[in-house]
Amino acid sequence: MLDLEMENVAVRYPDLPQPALDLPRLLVPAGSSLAVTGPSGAGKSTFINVITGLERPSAGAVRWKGQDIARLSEAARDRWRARNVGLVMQEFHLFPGLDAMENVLLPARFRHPRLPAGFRDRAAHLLAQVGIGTGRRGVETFSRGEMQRVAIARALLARPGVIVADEPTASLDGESGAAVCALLTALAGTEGATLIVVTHDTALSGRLDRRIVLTGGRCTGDSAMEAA
Ligand SMILES: Nc1ncnc2c1ncn2[C@@H]1O[C@H](COP(=O)(O)OP(=O)(O)OP(=O)(O)O)[C@@H](O)[C@H]1O
Repeated sequence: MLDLEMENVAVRYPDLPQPALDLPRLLVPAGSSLAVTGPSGAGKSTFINVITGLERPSAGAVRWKGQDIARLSEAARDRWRARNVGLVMQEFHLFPGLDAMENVLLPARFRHPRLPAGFRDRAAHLLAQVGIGTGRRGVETFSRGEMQRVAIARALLARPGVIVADEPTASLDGESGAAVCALLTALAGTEGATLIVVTHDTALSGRLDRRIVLTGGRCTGDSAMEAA
């Protein structure tokens, strides 16, 4: 389980008069869930890039369980991300021609020349939890909702302490989107992972513990403050 503490985080770009992200303080307790919303250009992708170590902020600290990933080199951030973050994106990035099981195992195969014992069982367990069979059918024949469920199982394989999802229901119809919402929150709960989701989907954000709104890089709304 990982808690997040952001302190005086700013991301500035040379051509941008104001910071793309400007967060004096944000605490996300381990095992809790946070929805991030806001209009286009508000800084949501920048926020995801910074908390997953894809991008280093211009200033400030991004501490996960006390470790400031903003101080790590790019290679160290990549290693940290591979160990700790399960990423679920709007596009599923599945490998056509491979079945669901092989897609779930693929990132682990890149990391481990020989697949560690237990990975196959864990993949089968996760696929069962997301309601996908372990047949040989290539994922390119799956519906979009099924593809996203495979992507969720893949994100969870390495038991990440945090699941970060970027618009995970954006390209799904209402019913598939609702199923994916339910799965993400249920699995984060059973796995004890912190869940951070960028979403415009009010059905999804409504299921999470807390909602913040970004506008012009700043936090302009926070359900935790409204409740206090
Ligand atoms: N590499 C960059 N160089 C200059 N400006 C950038 C760069 N990346 C992002 N920005 C700017 O930073 C601001 C925040 O961008 P960001 O992509 O985080 O917004 P967003 O909320 O994810 O938007 P959307 O919902 O449209 O994806 C925008 O004004 C964007 O143009």
